[in-house]
Amino acid sequence: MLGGLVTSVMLMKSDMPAGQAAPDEEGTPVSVKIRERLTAAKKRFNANDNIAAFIEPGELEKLLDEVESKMQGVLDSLVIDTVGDHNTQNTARRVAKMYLNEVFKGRYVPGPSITEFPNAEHLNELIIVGPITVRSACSHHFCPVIGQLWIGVMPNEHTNVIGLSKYARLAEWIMGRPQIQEEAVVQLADLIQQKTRPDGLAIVMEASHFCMGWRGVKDMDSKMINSVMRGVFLKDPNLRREFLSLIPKKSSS
Ligand SMILES: Nc1nc2c(ncn2[C@@H]2O[C@H](COP(=O)(O)OP(=O)(O)OP(=O)(O)O)[C@@H](O)[C@H]2O)c(=O)[nH]1
Repeated sequence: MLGGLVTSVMLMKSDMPAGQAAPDEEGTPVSVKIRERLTAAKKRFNANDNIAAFIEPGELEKLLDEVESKMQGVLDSLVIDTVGDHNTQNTARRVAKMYLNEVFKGRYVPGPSITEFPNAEHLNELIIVGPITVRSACSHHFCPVIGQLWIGVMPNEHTNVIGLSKYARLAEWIMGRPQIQEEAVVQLADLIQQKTRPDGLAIVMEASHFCMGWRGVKDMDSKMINSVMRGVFLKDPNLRREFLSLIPKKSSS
């Protein structure tokens, strides 16, 4: 199966039929090589997994060429004249760049570097960060998911203190993948927990799903709100209430 693919793509890029993967010098599409590494390491590569560790230097550029070429095939199959129509001449390249370098970047690049400071003053008061703007896309239709989230951290003396901006950077990295909201908040909670090791962690996310507004059921107003409560936020209803009461009223903003 693979052999057939390899021999059929030994062409110059300009000679390639639309929609065919851009091969490397040995004729193997770079996505195939990356997938083989992931499979050999028994690593999952779901839409919302980060695969940066399996991409070698220079391969992201090759992946861009490959996605462009496949995207051109999609445009051809949609019967869009990308030669005569001046608006779509570079659309395949633009979409490839948008996926790999922008909206799904959180799959392909390593996580942001986070400076951790010791909790020298033994702070143990509630910290709330938010609203952090969420930009993602649903795994089902690749339609935008736009919203906000709030993070509550109850530190203890062993908790590492991280810079305020880093919560937004971590959120951007997690949300920059095709996601479903329920899994996105759990991934973010796991990451913040691992970075800060707090006594408690709370996340509330509210988002509009364009797959419900732009298409499908065409409901423009409904939003999804979900939360993750861990540690003391789970055990202490007063703390949970305090956190929820300090979050500005959602949806009205
Ligand atoms: N649970 C959950 N569902 C989501 C999320 N984002 C989108 N969805 C839903 O995923 C579902 C995909 O359903 P399918 O029935 O496979 O797709 P479809 O036939 O296009 O469905 P419709 O959207 O109802 O037209 C839809 O109901 C979406 O509203 C999310 O973050 N969480």
